[in-house]
This record gives sequence, structure tokens and C-alpha cells, in this order.
Amino acid sequence: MSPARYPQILDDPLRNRGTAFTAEQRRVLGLDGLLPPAIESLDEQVARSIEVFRRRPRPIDQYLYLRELQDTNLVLYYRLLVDHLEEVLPIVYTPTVGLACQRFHRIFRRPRGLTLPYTERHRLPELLGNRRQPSVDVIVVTDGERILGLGDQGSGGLGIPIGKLALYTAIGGLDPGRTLPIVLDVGTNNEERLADPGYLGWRHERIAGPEYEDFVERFVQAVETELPRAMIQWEDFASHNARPILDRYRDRICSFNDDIQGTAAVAVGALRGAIRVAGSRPRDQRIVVLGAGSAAIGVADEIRQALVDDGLGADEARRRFWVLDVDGLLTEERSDLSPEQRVYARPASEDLSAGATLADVVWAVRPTALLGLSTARDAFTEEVVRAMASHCERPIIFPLSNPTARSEADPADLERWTDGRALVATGSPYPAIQRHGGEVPVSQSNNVYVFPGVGLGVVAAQAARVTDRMLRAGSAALGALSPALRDPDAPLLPPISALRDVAAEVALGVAVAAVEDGVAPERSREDLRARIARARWSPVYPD
Ligand SMILES: NC(=O)C1=CN([C@@H]2O[C@H](COP(=O)(O)OP(=O)(O)OC[C@H]3O[C@@H](n4cnc5c(N)ncnc54)[C@H](O)[C@@H]3O)[C@@H](O)[C@H]2O)C=CC1
Ligand SMILES: CC(=O)C(=O)O
Ligand SMILES: [Mg+2]
Repeated sequence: MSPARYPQILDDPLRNRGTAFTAEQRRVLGLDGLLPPAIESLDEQVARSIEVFRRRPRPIDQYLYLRELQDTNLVLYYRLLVDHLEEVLPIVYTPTVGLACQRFHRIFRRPRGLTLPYTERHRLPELLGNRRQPSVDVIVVTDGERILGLGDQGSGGLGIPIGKLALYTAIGGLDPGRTLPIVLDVGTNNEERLADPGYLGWRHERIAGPEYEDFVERFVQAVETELPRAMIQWEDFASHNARPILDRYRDRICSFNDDIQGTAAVAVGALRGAIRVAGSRPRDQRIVVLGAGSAAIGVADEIRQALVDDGLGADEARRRFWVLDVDGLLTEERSDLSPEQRVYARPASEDLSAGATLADVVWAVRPTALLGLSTARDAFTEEVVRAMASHCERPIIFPLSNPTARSEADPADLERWTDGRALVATGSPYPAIQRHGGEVPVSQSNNVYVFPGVGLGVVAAQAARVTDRMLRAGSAALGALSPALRDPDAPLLPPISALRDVAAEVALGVAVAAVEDGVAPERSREDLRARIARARWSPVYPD
């Protein structure tokens, strides 16, 4: 009798083990001769793979190597991510993932996830039905219009959902066979892409208005029919769509916007640590925010709530914010503000006009905290930072824009300009700061501290919605883990290497709040904790 042959197992990243197939498995599956004779353990595979990764010359080459691994052997890929998270995070995620989106069509090798073009709007259930994953816990979807701080990348934006979901698994422990990255290809207004013969997306200007809304509605209906239990994370939509989509669907399906809500949850967590180190209270803060897009307003809204929770009246809390966008300070005289922005408009009676620069505002306001979500590189100039440090003992300065090339400041400059007094957190990773002959790590205030735990909490609790209280509970869980609470010289956020533990705590906060809010079945805290532990997929070859 001829032996069974299953060579196709080598092409299935969920089941492939490559050189880790044992002699017996190779014989039974008919793999002898298809693999090099050496048999490696998973640890040996990881050691060899990280060496190959390190020898790749540029970050984009390292990104491509990891994507190849992801398409070949998921256990090995995720084990490498888990074991070397700090080293590979800047490649899988910001800043390199931004470059990968810009070059998506040049580096395209194998499909991952789904591209849903506007032209196929009548067939979305069918396209969704073509996915490889029969069951899905989490969908991350973008329309590619605001990719990090890099603007419109058209269907190349799919790189972001792919990266986010890799972290859902590596950090949150979600089963990689049950996650689905999606791009809604509604065209692009990026002239460079449209003129590029190599562009692989729909070569058309962006659909907008009712047609766009109808398309998103069709997408949501297709998900409701095909995958009614999946959570949707809205990611990297431009402001004019991000907030309306969130508001339209948050009470109808299990969904949240990572840029608005996830970013706010982590920024508030980091800010609480910084305020404590500064020896201050939330209600004592005066906050200047550069940028008035969806992320900035989402962050300001959550901080405002923290000020109210600390005893300020709603109006007083609102008056503690000065928000600037590309056209200057948000003031009542401006007619171009959305309702969410108008909350922060300064009264016309004040000295500062809409034409005030960031430096003018900082001189006049004497802020305790300066946050950047503007995509404006180096906007926190020496003048601005020195002005702030001249009146504030421990200035809180968070340049949160991504990728690195869009950051409002370099932490090493902030350290110098404030004589080491600034309390800093950045959106993208930075090398440690040199201080008194030692090294001080720079905290990365990025929604990666929150969204994997949100997904894990939602899945473990079987939550049907993502409520504000769930995100606040996740934020509080993160805030409680701030190393700065125990040692004022320590970083504001736990290290990247602790992100898996952070996700478990965030998930517990989220899950408990889901039960309390009545959007998940009744369960005790201990039961939820056990379910979170059980829900986590681990990168090991099953027996
Ligand atoms: N650290 C984190 O976890 C996160 C960081 N971000 C980053 O925040 C940035 C903004 O994201 P969104 O709010 O979604 O984008 P957005 O496009 O909605 O908003 C950008 C805002 O910045 C303003 N702006 C642009 N140039 C400016 C300038 N020169 N001076 C002052 N303001 C300027 C715009 O007027 C707009 O209000 C991006 O770089 C993004 O990567 C976003 C989400 C999470
Ligand atoms: C981190 C993130 O979600 C962003 O920069 O858009
Ligand atoms: Mg984002």
C-alpha cells in the first residue's frame, strides 16, 4: 500500500511546522525529501529566524522577511514576535508598517485578508464569504484614507489591519485563524498612487457622501449576516468619516474606533502616571493639544472626563483646553469646526485669536501638559518647549503622532531643552534617553497598549458591544500598572516586553465592565479571569 501524502500541509501556515516536523510526522505525511533532513525544535527555529531577520539590511527588508514567515508558518512567526517583541514591534508596527503601506503595491507577494472594492458593492456578502477563516472573532477594517500620519494610501492601507491583527495575536493572544484584516477600497485621492502604473487598487477618486455611507452600510450588513459575532475595529479613517461611522454603528454592532477611543485610553493612562510624578492632580492641569483630528479630540474628551472625575465642573474642565489645528487655535469665531471640535472653541473675549501660534498659546496659557496629534514633524520647537519649561517644574510633553517622521518632537531634544525635567511619552518608538550616565527608556503612548486587551476582553466575556465604560476600565487597568506610580524616575508605561501581561489586565477590566454594563452574560470576576486565560492562543506546535 502506498503511503499517504499531504505535501499541501507545507503551504498551510496554520498547520505547517517546516523543519520542526518530526521524523515520524514526515513519514506519515509523506514529507520525506521535501524538507532538509535536520529536525529543529521551535526554539531552534526561532533562534535561526531572528538571526536571518537581523541580517536583513533595511527595516523594509525585515518587514518583508516577517511577512514571508507569517505566510509560511504562523506558530514560528508568532513565537518570534512574542520572544522578541521589543525588537520586532517597530517593524511589524509603527514606523515601518507605514512605509509598507506606502509601498504596498511594490512589495505585494501573497494575499492576506480581504480587499472589498466599491465596484463590487452588490456582492459584499459573497466576497466576505470567500474569506479563508470560517469563524472570526475580530475584524480590523480601514478605508486607507488616513494611514498613520501619512495620509491617503488607498488600498495599500491594508498593511495597517494586517499589522494590528498580528499584535492582537502576539500580545492579546487571539487565535490568528480567527482574525480578519479588511480594506474598503473606495478609491484614492493620492495623485502619486493614481499616476503609478503599479498601483493595484481601484484607480478612481475617492467615493464620498451618500455613496460612501451606503458602501459602509453594505459592509456592516454583510458582516452582520456572515459574521454576527465578530468585533469590528475601525482603523485609520479620516476624521470626517471616523467619528460619524463610530457614532452610527457603536450601538448597533460590537465595534470601536481605535484611533479615537484606544488612543484616548492609553494617553489617559500615561497622563495619570505623569500627573502623579509631577506631584499634581488632574484638576490642576492646563492642557494644550496640537491637532484637532479624531485622535486629538478623542484624547481631549477622555482627559476632560478625568478632570471632571477629579472634581472640576463640566464647564471648568472644558476651559482647561487650548486646541490648535492646521488653521490655528479653535475659537468661537471659527466657522469650520465640527460639533466635537466646537466643545473646545475658546471664547472670542479672550486675548488669543484664531491666528495665535503654538508658541503664542504656550506663552499665554502656561500649560502643564502639551500633547501632539497633528502629524506636524518637529512642531514642538525649542522655543515652545523652553517656554513651557520656564514656568512648569515637570512639563508633561507627549508627541504622539506616528510614524517617527511625523513626530512633533524627539525625546532627546525634549530632555535637553528641559534639563531632564520633561515627562515624555511618544507615539512611535524611540531609543532610551541618556541621563546622568544611565539610560532612561522612553514610554510609547500608543494604542497598542490597549486594543489587544480590548479584543481579548470582548472575546472572553462574549460582549455584544464596546461601551465607553469598558474602554475606561481598560485605561484604568493600564494606569494602575504605570511603573512611575511606584518610582517617580521610572517610565510612565510598562515596558513593551510586558505587553502580554498588560493585555490580560486590560482584558479583565474590559470584561468586568462589559458584564456590569449588561452587554455580556453575567459572570464573576474570577470566572472572567479564567476565561481570559483560556481564550489565549499560544504559539506552540500542538501535540
Ligand atoms: N499614539 C497613538 O496611539 C496614535 C497616534 N495617532 C497619530 O495622530 C496623528 C493624527 O491622527 P488623526 O487625528 O486621526 O488625524 P486627522 O487627520 O484626523 O487629524 C490631524 C489634525 O492635525 C492637524 N494638523 C495638521 N497639520 C498641522 C500643523 N502643521 N499644525 C497643527 N495642526 C496640524 C489637522 O488640522 C487635524 O486637526 C497621526 O499622526 C496618527 O498617526 C493616531 C492614533 C493613535
Ligand atoms: C497608532 C495608530 O493607530 C495610528 O497612529 O493611527
Ligand atoms: Mg490608527
